[in-house]
Amino acid sequence: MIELNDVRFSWSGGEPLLAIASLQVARGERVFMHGPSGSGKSTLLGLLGGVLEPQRGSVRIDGFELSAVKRSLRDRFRAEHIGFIFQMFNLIPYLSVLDNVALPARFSEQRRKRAADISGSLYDEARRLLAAVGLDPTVYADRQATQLSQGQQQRVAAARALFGRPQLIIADEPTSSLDADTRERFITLLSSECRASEATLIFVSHDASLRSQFDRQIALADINSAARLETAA
Ligand SMILES: Nc1ncnc2c1ncn2[C@@H]1O[C@H](COP(=O)(O)OP(=O)(O)OP(=O)(O)O)[C@@H](O)[C@H]1O
Repeated sequence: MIELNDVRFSWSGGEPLLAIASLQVARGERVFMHGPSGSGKSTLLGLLGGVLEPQRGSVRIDGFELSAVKRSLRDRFRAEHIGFIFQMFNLIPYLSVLDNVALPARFSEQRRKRAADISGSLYDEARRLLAAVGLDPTVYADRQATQLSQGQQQRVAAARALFGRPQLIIADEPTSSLDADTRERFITLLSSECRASEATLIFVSHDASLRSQFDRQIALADINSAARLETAA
């Protein structure tokens, strides 16, 4: 599902941040990725999601060469195939909670169809996902996203990422604002949704207690030789 070859990335004018000779993640695999703050985890997720472009190398998602196409095509590909839970949630403040969850339907025909197939209608699927992340739709569906607490907004962002069952879910610290109980339910939901659609999950977190719930752990330092080059220099 994910194949990186000889990828190099640095922020403009800076030292190389990422140098990844090879990374492969299978379809349906659930990966826990960790590393110290500032080591480049979010940057790597940006490359996987086509938000960022490497200066060198190849980023291939489900056979599609993301790194070889222009930004508009990468954006289109992301909308169709990737559910992204950003660290800062990125909810649309003037839309209701329900419209935020169903937002992928506006940009992706495939996700719109799949969501309707699962629950009968787009809003029924958005309500199902809200309930699944522990937000009662009869209470929260019509509220504005910004009227929710940080933890509640994080769960809305997760429901949106799962909407229409994309093939790849990328989650950047998705449990940082959740209490222990909600965190457990959240991981269970992510796993069951991924299994239902054979989706691949890349989950970045500092919370080591979650590691055992994933198929594989990756320490960024083990795949990133830029960090070793910098230490050696
Ligand atoms: N938009 C940007 N422009 C320039 N430099 C950036 C930008 N975003 C991140 N960086 C730099 O890239 C490095 C890695 O940042 P990144 O956010 O990828 O790390 P991280 O491992 O996800 O950290 P954390 O665990 O704290 O979220 C940092 O030195 C950061 O300052």
